[in-house]
Amino acid sequence: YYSNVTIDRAPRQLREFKNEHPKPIGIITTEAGVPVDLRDSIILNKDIFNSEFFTDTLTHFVGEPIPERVVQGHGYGAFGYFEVTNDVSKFTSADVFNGIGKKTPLFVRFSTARQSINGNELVREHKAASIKFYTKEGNLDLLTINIPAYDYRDPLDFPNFIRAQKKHPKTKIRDLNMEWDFTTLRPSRFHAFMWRMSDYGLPLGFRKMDFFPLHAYEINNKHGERFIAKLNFRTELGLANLTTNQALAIASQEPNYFSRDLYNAITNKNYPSWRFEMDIMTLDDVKSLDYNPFDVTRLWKAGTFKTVTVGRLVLNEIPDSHFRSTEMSAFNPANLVPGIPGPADHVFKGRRLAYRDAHNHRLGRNHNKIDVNLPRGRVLTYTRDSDPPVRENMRDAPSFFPNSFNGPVPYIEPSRPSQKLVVYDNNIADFGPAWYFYNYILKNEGERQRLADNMAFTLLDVDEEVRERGLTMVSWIDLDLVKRIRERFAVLRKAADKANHVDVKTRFSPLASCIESFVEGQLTNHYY
Ligand code: HEM
Repeated sequence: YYSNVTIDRAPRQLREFKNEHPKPIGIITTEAGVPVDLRDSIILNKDIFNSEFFTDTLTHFVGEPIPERVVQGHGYGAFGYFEVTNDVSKFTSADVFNGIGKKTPLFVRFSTARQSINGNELVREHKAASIKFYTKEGNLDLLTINIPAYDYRDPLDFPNFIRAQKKHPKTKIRDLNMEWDFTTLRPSRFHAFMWRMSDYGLPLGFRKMDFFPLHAYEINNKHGERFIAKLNFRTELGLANLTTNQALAIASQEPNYFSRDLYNAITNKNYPSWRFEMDIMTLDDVKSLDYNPFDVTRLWKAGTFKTVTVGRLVLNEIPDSHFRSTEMSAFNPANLVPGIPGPADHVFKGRRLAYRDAHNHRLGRNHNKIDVNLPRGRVLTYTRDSDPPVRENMRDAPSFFPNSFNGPVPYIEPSRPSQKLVVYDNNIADFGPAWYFYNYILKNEGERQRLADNMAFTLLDVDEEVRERGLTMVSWIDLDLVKRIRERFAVLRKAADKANHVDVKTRFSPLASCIESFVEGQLTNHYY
């Protein structure tokens, strides 16, 4: 499965360490730095409380887990850089995207939506890539997912949408009634749901997927002229996907296939890369549109924007400690830089609150002082103290603002637009984008049939009332699609009824029995 990768380097890590260090790297110490005597390293039949090594070892271990991310709990990270290849100064003054040839260091954390830490990467759900650009103007964080449409427009839906997809609170077993019920009560979700149920919803590893920050970002040039931009990262390896059966087969061997694939590619110097482009409109263009470009549940229509390439994102280094970098990374979509005032829709406003709170909870109030989150330039603040790491804690500088003793002062950004965009949202369902996706973005019968098969499978155990409501809504999207789902559902239902419900092998046989030969699906980048 490791296409473009020559050797599986993951199991060689220990041997490589030993080759680099032919002798032990030193004497063990306690956490307080005191050398550990051999007699304190084995404590059978001894006074166990006389060994700080023992106390360190046990108490530290039981406290190792820190709070998990509420979503995207399982992830894998890599360092790399962004290189500007084109002049986009006409559209944004952001330093990171200006100056052909300029390289900016960055960190990316890939993740998968519902999984807890150590979860299965081969499930059909949001795959994500969070990017932290360490720019000269502070950190720019872009949090992206691998499909270009989102599930809802009201930030209040976030916890409900996540709960509907996670496990039932009583049984701790996934119940697709929850997800279908939510979907039919928030039908604007169908569009994103169909992307996910299609071939686009399960990429062939993190390296071969596109990813999108999704929102319409406001950007401005040095003259203060404003534009609206969608930001897209397109894999330079070519988009490729797995079918459900292929994913099932791989997951049974290696549920961390995506991480292993990325690790191997990078350690074998087969650096994955993405082209970064912006779809752009002017504020005047927006006035003449027949759709809402700020609506995160839909795509922009072809012909209403122009696309410019900005540069390339390349990943070339695996962190020396997964926990230190990937687990402790904190991405906040509100981390924006001059020249990118950012999105104005309500989902984004909700996110401004949620991530800050999540990071305070998970990593403490000084999360931006943790190595992987630390901006590369000077940080001069009036915040002090709290959880470690506090680093220099601003030493003896004045701790109140304003002051007349030369503490840090604000500056005036001349290009900053004087007005703020106001965006109105509502929850009305528009099935147009879902219809377009089915008929025009999916390119052939195979793609349409696999979408129908995957949707039918999710309906297998769904309560009749919810199922019929869902299928009625699908019939409003496309009659051919609902016909295919009903046909496939009947076959699956019959097979499932015939099998004993508690017999796992036969219960899942309708899908699992026909593992296809491994052929990479080839998808097309889509423009709507
Ligand atoms: C109202 C909408 C949303 C809310 C309230 C929300 C909230 C959250 C929270 C609380 C986390 C965990 C953060 C942490 O513990 O570090 C998270 C993670 C994440 N979210 Fe969202 N989210 C929303 C929408 C979105 C959207 C639209 C996208 C993609 C465009 C997205 C992408 C991500 C990603 C990639 C992560 C993982 C971050 C990481 O790698 O550490 N979220 N979200």
